[in-house]
Amino acid sequence: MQALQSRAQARCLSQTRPARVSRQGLVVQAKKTADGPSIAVVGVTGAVGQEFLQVLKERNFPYKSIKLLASARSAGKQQEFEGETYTVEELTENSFNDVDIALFSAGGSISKKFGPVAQKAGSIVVDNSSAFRMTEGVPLVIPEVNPDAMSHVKIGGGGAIIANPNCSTIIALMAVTPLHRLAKVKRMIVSTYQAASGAGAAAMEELKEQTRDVLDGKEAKPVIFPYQYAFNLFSHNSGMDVEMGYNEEELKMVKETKKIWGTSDVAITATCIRVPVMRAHAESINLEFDKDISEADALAALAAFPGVSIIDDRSKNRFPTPLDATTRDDVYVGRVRRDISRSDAKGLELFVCGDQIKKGAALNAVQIAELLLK
Ligand SMILES: NC(=O)C1=CN([C@@H]2O[C@H](COP(=O)(O)OP(=O)(O)OC[C@H]3O[C@@H](n4cnc5c(N)ncnc54)[C@H](OP(=O)(O)O)[C@@H]3O)[C@@H](O)[C@H]2O)C=CC1
Ligand SMILES: N[C@@H](CC(=O)OP(=O)(O)O)C(=O)O
Repeated sequence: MQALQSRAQARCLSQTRPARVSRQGLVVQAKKTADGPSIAVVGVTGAVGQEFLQVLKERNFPYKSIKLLASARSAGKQQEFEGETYTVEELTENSFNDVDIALFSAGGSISKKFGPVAQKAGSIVVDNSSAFRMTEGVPLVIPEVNPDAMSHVKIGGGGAIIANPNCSTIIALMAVTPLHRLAKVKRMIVSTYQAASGAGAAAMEELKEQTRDVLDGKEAKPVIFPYQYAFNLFSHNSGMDVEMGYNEEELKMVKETKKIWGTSDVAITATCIRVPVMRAHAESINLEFDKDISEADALAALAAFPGVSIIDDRSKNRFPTPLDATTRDDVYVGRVRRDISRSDAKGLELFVCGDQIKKGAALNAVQIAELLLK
């Protein structure tokens, strides 16, 4: 009975947290102000770059000026932001003079080439790619989880690179960290169901086109992925370590979690799968703790954690779905239950959904930029 009451309380707590999502009509303007930092968005024409602009608006992010950068293909395109029309510029070595914060999302090779250029010019790079995540000295940050990792980086204190973790890692750790603070996680087994957006704007288009084609009785034409995507699913498309049998996405989850938590004393394995969903990832997570943990305590810790909402109604079989998370800031957690394969109370199962482009990428990066303003 006590557990049931706590489940209800936990749900209630999460529902009363104020929303800050503008698509629902709350905050709609960033703040252009002479006191703000000058910012640049690298890869602005991409799925994540466009979301950066949306999130900057939604969060009322203060800025003095904004520079929009992409490849030569996009140079000259017009982009509206906050009622002003900007011209997209080609990214070059000279793009970062007078830029305080550079938000990068143009892929790892562009980050590797231009991240150090921006850093040398004095910019603080918040990098969405995997280029520098495991580099020693580069903070890898989820603001709700390990903000202290970047406390030495300050605007005006010289250039720096801060890495945004992998989207699947961010979404998992938003749910697992509050539990890890209750009882240490000894082992984590993750299975992901990853959306098209993780492979970029072109993959999202491929999912739409193939769905239309298949419904029209035509053959699906795979371009981005090697398999038919509509009405199908397959192992994650990142590179495979043939020797180990793990793909890069799975290995990122393992390595990045250890760096973010600052421990190697946790056993992690993952299976990452691409599913025909547009933009929110789902993850099934099995956890083993170093001591007993009750469902009620787990739910209360999750409900109290900023950026987490609970959808967990067993009687209605109502749990998080990717569509619940789509375009939302929060990571949604449900199916919080004892692992019945164990005879003790040291195991829990969870199901988690988070918007891949939002908390998995642009929102987390803008939250990192917000920490720089404090
Ligand atoms: N942290 C995370 O979890 C996530 C990170 N990412 C990272 O963000 C990157 C972008 O993802 P996404 O937006 O989905 O990809 P898209 O394919 O939708 O967009 C790619 C962007 O990069 C730009 N670009 C490509 N080549 C160059 C170049 N030579 N010079 C300058 N700009 C270039 C493109 O510009 P143009 O239109 O001109 O070609 C476009 O703006 C990913 O490769 C990944 O590294 C993505 C998702 C999640
Ligand atoms: N994790 C993304 C791909 C991605 O962009 O990953 P990373 O930021 O680690 O390169 C996906 O869903 O496929």
